[in-house]
Amino acid sequence: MTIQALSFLTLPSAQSLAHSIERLCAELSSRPFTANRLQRVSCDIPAIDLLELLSSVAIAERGYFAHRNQTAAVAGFGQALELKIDALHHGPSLLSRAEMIVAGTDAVWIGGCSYNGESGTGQWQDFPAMRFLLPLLEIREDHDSFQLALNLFARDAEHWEEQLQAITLLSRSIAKAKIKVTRAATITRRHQSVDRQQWYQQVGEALQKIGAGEFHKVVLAREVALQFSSPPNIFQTLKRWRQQLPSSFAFAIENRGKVFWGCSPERLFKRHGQRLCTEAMAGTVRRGINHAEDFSLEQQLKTDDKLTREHAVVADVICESLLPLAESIDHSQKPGVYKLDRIQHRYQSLNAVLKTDISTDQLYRQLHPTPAVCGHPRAQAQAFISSCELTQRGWYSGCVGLIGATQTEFAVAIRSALSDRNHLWLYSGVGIVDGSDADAEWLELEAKIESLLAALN
Ligand SMILES: C=C(O[C@@H]1C=C(C(=O)O)C=C[C@H]1O)C(=O)O
Repeated sequence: MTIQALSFLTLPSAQSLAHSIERLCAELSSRPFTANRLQRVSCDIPAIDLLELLSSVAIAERGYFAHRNQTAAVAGFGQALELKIDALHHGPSLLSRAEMIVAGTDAVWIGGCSYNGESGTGQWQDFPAMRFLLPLLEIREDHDSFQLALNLFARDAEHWEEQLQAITLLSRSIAKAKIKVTRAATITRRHQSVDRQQWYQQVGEALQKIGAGEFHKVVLAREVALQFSSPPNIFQTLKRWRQQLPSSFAFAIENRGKVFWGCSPERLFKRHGQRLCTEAMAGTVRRGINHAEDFSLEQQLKTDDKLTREHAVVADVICESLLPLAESIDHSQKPGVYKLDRIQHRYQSLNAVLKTDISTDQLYRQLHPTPAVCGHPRAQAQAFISSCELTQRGWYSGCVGLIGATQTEFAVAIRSALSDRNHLWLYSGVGIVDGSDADAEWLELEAKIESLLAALN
């Protein structure tokens, strides 16, 4: 699909939002300037469609993260402050720094991290190992209430004025925001990083190494590159995709004109003080064409030896990784089934109480990448992935999320795509364990990508 704007409809509440921004901006301007400290003002606003707003206001870097519960989401515009590192080993405490900057406020950072802890090249150029933005303008949806907040974080008086000016420009653009009504068009080119023959070879090699005891599980991914005759409207597509996948996180992170976005069902972790919620999601079957078939596939997910082993590796390794960090771990919840539009996963929620001195950076490094996106043992699986995958993962299978003073939540950045004007790169991966069948895994790769293709159409 390409986006050709046919007509424009007024975005309800945009005018009123612009007035609220002006009012808060005047309040900030009247405050004395303070260097390198967050200044934040907020107020309640009428309901607004966040994804339509993001789609119609393209003058600043945009960010979006919606929780899995469908009741809470955050949209960010512009940047009050950016924190980033080019390689994970260069900046081990970025997450703690981010938490400190927003301490005592309810501001949140929106951003994410790459899969391998390194910066990207090629289409992933400008996507560093880790990057979080404190937006200049933040709109938060929580159940039926909406809140607008402005954040300023300036090095000096001149920078303070620049930030106020940027907010004024945003407010003018929002006042004129219109819903784009678009028409679908065709994909002009499709190229996949791995064809079926190469896939057989990759899976064959992985199974050989599993047989030789080099590793127990490895996750292999594939990229599909699409070209359109004009740039797809990412935020409207994400809105449709989110409707298809109501129990998934939805996210979009803009970075120098490119947008990394997706609808991931999987949580890396949610941390609230010492309380930690994480999960093992692995083992996949398709959805049935009717209730009876769906139920029978669900039973397969619950009992099949290969699928339960594939899941158990993930659950066991997550619990082991948490051992040195946790006062207690609760894995008593029995594995269940997580249903999506085309597939269903084996799923188990895992909760822990962290020791008091554990930083979010420590937690992140201990958990990511889990065997759900990498394999086990981690080092051997990672080495195999980098020697055999014919694509750069970039932020796919990294993480995306929100960092707040008291709560941080990251989704595993799967079911995702990178867009750059009329180019789109889609990613999907599958876990390979003893007993995996290359054809079945190929179909699973396709099913994961088809979900996004359906939203594009
Ligand atoms: C790696 C991906 O998904 C992971 C792999 C799964 C599997 O192989 O069964 C299931 C859920 C995810 O943890 C992906 O969708 O790209």
